[in-house]
Amino acid sequence: MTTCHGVVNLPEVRKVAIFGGTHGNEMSGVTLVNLWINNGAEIQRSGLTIKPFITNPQAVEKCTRYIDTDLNRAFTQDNLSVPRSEELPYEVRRAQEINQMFGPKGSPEAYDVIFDLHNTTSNMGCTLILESSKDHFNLQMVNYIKRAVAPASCTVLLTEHPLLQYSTTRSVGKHPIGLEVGPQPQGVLRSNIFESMRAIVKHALDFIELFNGGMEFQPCTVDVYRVSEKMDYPRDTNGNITAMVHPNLQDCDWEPLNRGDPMFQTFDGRTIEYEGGHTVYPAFINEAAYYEKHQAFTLTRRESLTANGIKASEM
Ligand SMILES: CC(=O)N[C@@H](CC(=O)O)C(=O)O
Ligand SMILES: [Zn+2]
Repeated sequence: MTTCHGVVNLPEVRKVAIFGGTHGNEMSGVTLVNLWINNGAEIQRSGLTIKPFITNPQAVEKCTRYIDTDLNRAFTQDNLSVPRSEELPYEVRRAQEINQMFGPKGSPEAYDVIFDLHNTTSNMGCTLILESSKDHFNLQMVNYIKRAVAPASCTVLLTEHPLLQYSTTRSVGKHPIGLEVGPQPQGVLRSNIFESMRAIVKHALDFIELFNGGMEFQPCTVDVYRVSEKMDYPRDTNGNITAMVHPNLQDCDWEPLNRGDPMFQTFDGRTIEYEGGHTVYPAFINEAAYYEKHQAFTLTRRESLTANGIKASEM
């Protein structure tokens, strides 16, 4: 329902989850969530149930990304509906459990908001990951967070794409939101990365509390970077990598890449240039977890999205 000045009434948020350890070697989320499981005072907000939860405990135990398969790709309808069996990969069984606890995905009983905490080895700083350009609640939330952290920056990555979108752990919730902070090596805790992540979760929960308290959020625009393409490393016929990310591109996540700019450097010192026609903004540059996914970086395009004004409905 839109009122005369473009403000949409949305249901109050009641159930919020904070996921850590979807990848067991991304230590900021694992550590924060374990901290909050032991003492939740910091994440309590009036009138809200907030559940901190370790999504892949076996991978956390082994400090590895996953046991059998990537949990953050496992929430497909096929996986969620296949009959339960001990033969299934661990993460598929775990996805079914998580779907029961926090979903079911797409149902009215699902959690309202799910934050999923990740780290990247790339120099991406703080990145909020959205899955839909039409989720006005999430757009308002990221707008609030961006303003709250300014002048520090917080970039928004939009993964909505007909072919490249994947079935995330957080997607069992109605408003899924990923938080990706880097650079941080796998298995390592860095205090600056840990504290940035903690601050963003705090702002996000503040937003939800204000929303539930009846605050009206005015229509706004949000600059986002929409995934457009995956770029693999150059490889030989055996599938072995023949070049590295070029030094001019390394650590330059979110900076414009234009036709003719260096992309890769071969082992014999030759430069491979970007040949695309549009200005793109690379992210996840040289992410450690993506070598096995045949991905050197993600290309994105800049876009400005418009969010409706929102207000919690009095029901
Ligand atoms: C480095 C890393 O794990 N990134 C996440 C991004 C996301 O949560 O959408 C992933 O590939 O699942
Ligand atoms: Zn991750």
